[in-house]
Amino acid sequence: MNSQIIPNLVNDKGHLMIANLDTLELAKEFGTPLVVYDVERIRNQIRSFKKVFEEEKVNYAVSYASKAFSTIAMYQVCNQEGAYTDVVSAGELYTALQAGFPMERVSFHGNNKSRQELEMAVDHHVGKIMVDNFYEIELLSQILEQKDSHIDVMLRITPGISAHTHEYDQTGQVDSKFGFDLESGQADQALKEVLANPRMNMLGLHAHIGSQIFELNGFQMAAKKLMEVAAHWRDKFNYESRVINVGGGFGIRYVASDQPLKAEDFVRTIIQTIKQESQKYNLSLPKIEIEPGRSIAGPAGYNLYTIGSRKEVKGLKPYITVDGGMGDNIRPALYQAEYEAVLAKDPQAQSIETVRIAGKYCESGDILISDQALPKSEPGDILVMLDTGAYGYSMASNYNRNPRPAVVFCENGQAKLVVERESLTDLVHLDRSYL
Ligand SMILES: Cc1ncc(COP(=O)(O)O)c(C=O)c1O
Ligand SMILES: N[C@@H](CCCC[NH3+])C(=O)O
Repeated sequence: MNSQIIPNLVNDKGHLMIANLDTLELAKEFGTPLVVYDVERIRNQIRSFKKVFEEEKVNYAVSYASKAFSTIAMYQVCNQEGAYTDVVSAGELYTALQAGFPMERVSFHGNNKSRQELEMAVDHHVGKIMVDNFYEIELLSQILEQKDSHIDVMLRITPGISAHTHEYDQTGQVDSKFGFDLESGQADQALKEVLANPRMNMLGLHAHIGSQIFELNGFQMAAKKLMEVAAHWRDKFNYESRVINVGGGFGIRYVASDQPLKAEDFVRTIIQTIKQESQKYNLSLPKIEIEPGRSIAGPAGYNLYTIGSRKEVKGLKPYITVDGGMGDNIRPALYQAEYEAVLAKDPQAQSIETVRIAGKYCESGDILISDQALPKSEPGDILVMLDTGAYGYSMASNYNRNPRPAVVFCENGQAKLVVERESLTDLVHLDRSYL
């Protein structure tokens, strides 16, 4: 039995429930593969983050990193909860706009924002641009000039911290494609350029060290580094940062061996570190911002699949194949990410075997779970993969021309379709005949 499946998540028929809804019924109503969110879990995580800031009595923003899962419904829930959001493309910005998300609470990130993207951000008066490189300063400066406009900016620095996580999920090390380097003086030069530009209003500093991080230490180091740079800028340039943004990256539990701190505990330590450092450097306490993505969306999401074929391999774990795979969740193939799954009809049933859960894509690497204890299963059973809410649907593709799944939001006993399943006609929608 999966350690997360506690008895009150099972109904009187013994079926797994999500937000008090029977997962077998959800699969029947909406089909599989299906992405299901327990909306209350999204709300509760945002509220837990906000509570820490309020207890610590600091000015703050919880800015949902929407790359983890960017849909109209998700921005609407974040907006209802008073969160901010960060976007990294015109597509995410457009989705937030369609959701009616207040633009003043949007930050625009990215290490190669295009002219069109920056123009769109300026036209819609996004809250701030997280400036990443010198090319962007130049581009933004031209756009502001042309549009006779002004905008708030923050500078993203590379703090020189290598977080303990998958190599692809590290972003704060010196050799990173993101942000201004400190040692070589890039960050100082960027500050000079921004301060010299009357159309850019410099708010402060940002750093993000990576994703799915479990150690507190990396976040403490990042917070200290940001405050050290803030003190240096005050001393050298007479500039005081009003906002310090420490990014996201709080690790979540995917499998039993993952033992992360609660995401809000990471945040409390970050706040306390910034408080200490502001005293140490005699800086006034800045507004503190965080950008959690995975910790808000991940544990709230589930992928439902239908089991199909089975293949035995002598002396090895059998393959049990489901009707989805790397097209709706590339994380196992890309990062060797681990997940747990249960059978919807009886998540508490005794396991009888250890299997490999394979996807249906034409890639040997399309294995969703390489080591899953499972009760007896048969074709047609619904398999529920847990904690799939972050970077699953958002990284989905049409590989092998498989349509992307539908997404359903569940809350208060209601299941609402928030993203339709792609149809076969959707798949050829942009194709044009050659002959
Ligand atoms: C700048 C920035 N902020 C926030 C995040 C969100 O990270 P996570 O989903 O791990 O919380 C990311 C992704 O790693 C990011 O690049
Ligand atoms: N897509 C990554 C996280 C990337 C975070 C963005 N910098 C993952 O699934 O782990």
